[in-house]
Amino acid sequence: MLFWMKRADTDMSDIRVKICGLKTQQDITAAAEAGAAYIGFNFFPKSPRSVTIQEAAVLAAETPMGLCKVALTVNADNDTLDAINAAVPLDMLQLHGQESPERVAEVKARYGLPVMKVLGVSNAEDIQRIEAYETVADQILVDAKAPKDAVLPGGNGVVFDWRLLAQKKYWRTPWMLAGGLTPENVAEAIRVTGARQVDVASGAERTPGDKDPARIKAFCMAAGTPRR
Ligand SMILES: O=C(O)c1ccccc1N[C@@H]1O[C@H](COP(=O)(O)O)[C@@H](O)[C@H]1O
Repeated sequence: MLFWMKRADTDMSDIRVKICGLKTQQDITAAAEAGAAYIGFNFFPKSPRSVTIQEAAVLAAETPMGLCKVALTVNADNDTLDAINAAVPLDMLQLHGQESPERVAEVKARYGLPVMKVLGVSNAEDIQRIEAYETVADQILVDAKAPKDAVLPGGNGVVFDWRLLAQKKYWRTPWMLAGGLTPENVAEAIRVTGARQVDVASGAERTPGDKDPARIKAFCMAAGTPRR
């Protein structure tokens, strides 16, 4: 069995960044120039970052080679996923709802794409819940749990106690850290958690849904992304 161990001496020279909720060609150019490894298209209609399938198809077609194009969905049914996959050339599916391990396996088999399962964390039991997904998902995205009254299950700019991740010594699958990350706190988040991959949505914006190229660049620099 292969385990991903935490590294105490986190080397920030090869951190991989995901910029999530991109809506324009300018956003994609900014992410590519800043050295992001992943970009996320958000298909959750209630989000200020959401794009239609047609918009995402155009954006994906114009995305530079080498950037991993991720589709973010929330408890999407097969019809919705079929429509997205038929129109948008994707590299990965991000499941940001209450999808069970069985549903993760089903989605992975149906589309033949790597699946990143998101798990919300606010306490120690949430960390233990991750294990059930490690053998079915290709990646785990650890996000802050949404506040009770939140409209969105993610993208709320909420930070969780990064020290909770200290109890998880071994990972069976690659993982990424999210939840309220910003250019100002991402270096500390990496130091505390040992994350090798980080994801940002609201922290790289001027206002909800309006990405700021300067903040995208500052985030990637602070995370230690290799320059392109
Ligand atoms: O960004 C959204 O609007 C969103 C909506 C529904 C589900 C997930 C969403 N975003 C994801 O949540 C993380 C954390 O966001 P933030 O950085 O705290 O704003 C983000 O990276 C997206 O993957």
